[in-house]
Amino acid sequence: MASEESAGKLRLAGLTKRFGPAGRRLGSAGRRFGPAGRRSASSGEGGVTAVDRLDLSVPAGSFFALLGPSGCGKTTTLRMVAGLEEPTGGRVLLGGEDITGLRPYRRPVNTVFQSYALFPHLDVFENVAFGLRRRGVPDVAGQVRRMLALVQLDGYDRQRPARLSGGQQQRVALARALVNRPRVLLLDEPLGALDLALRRRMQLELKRIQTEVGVTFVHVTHDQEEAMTLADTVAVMNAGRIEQLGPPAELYEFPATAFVANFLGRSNLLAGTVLGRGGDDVLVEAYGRRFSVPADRARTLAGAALLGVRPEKVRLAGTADQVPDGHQWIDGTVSDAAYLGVSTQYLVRTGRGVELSVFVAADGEAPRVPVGSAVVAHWHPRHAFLLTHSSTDTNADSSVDTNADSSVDTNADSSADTNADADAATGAGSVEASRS
Ligand SMILES: Nc1ncnc2c1ncn2[C@@H]1O[C@H](COP(=O)(O)OP(=O)(O)OP(=O)(O)O)[C@@H](O)[C@H]1O
Repeated sequence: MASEESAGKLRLAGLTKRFGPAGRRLGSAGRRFGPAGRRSASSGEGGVTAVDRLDLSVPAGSFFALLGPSGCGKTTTLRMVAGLEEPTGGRVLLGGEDITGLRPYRRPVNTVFQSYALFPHLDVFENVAFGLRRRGVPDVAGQVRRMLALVQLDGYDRQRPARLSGGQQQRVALARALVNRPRVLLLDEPLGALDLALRRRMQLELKRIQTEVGVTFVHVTHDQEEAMTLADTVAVMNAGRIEQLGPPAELYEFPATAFVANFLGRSNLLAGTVLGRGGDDVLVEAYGRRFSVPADRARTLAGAALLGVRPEKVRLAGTADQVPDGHQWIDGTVSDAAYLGVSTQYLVRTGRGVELSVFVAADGEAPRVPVGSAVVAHWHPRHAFLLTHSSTDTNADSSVDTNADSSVDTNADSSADTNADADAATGAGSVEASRS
């Protein structure tokens, strides 16, 4: 039996989901948990591997975010934890107990969906009370009121969901899920339907609520800012696998792959070749120039590599002799300048065919650099990082924003899953331009 502290520890061990051609489900025991396939898989006659041998541990009481682009397998992972999707392989363990074979309503897990999945004919109070009443729990009124206070909806008890705003409906969905005291709360793009301002407000609310209740939260999103705002630990998923997992700052400062470097913010990635060690540094040749990276910021010590530097860590100077000691540089011409209020974003095309992104913070000091100006882009080596250059990296030599707001599936089938078992319901661094 798990102790109180570890009861909410979630572990996924080799969790795998393959969908057969045309949405046919490939369950290990041929059983179907969820509704029929809703999307068409695209990869080959063997169908699609939506989740590929996922191994991860979520500490009890932590806020964990699964972050990745549309179609990378986030929702499928969540659905396997909830019991709404049967894994093709691997196990789900909660507090050390194997729950892989348990029906959804037997799992101490609740889910909050983007679509809220509230009962339209019940008022706020009854929506929250639903799971408690089904289980014959005493003091329903007291528990519901405490939950409504937690989500700051006191006084809304007798309102119908249709009369509430999106943010308020999502608070009801949260209260309805949390009132069941789940050991893990799964959140599938819960803020996806809200406008940006409300979404940012609700992110802070979610964080406060999680801290107050201390329940393990597993939050699925494709919004990097949301994941970084909320989570203690972020797992970046790509094509069914975890690319990197760790605290948000660690992922941002020292990404493990080109995908992470460009999914979490943007990075300039210069393709080069490692020359070897030079003291505490690793030396790299790229575009006929030599660069160095501190060895503890290098993920490879030989072969083809990508030298990375974030756009806000790059500064602009007019000439090479204005570059501070210890900085490394590459010269070029400003090919584009976009004024964004908090910063100006420049593109610098170098003579060697590389285009660098440079973000200059709008501190009122730095003069704007006109398009066409000759500049020297420079950075301190401690702000660079070095990655293995694999054949699948497509983002080298450019700063690509892969974080475009992709459209999110609104879980059309999720309310059915939920309501069938109502218990389941429920800095930029300062950068200066020294040339105008
Ligand atoms: N029922 C299904 N039948 C067949 N293929 C499916 C099914 N559900 C998901 N897939 C496929 O599995 C892959 C992962 O889908 P999943 O919904 O888990 O991704 P996601 O990261 O949550 O994406 P999104 O953010 O768009 O919801 C996709 O290629 C998808 O088309």
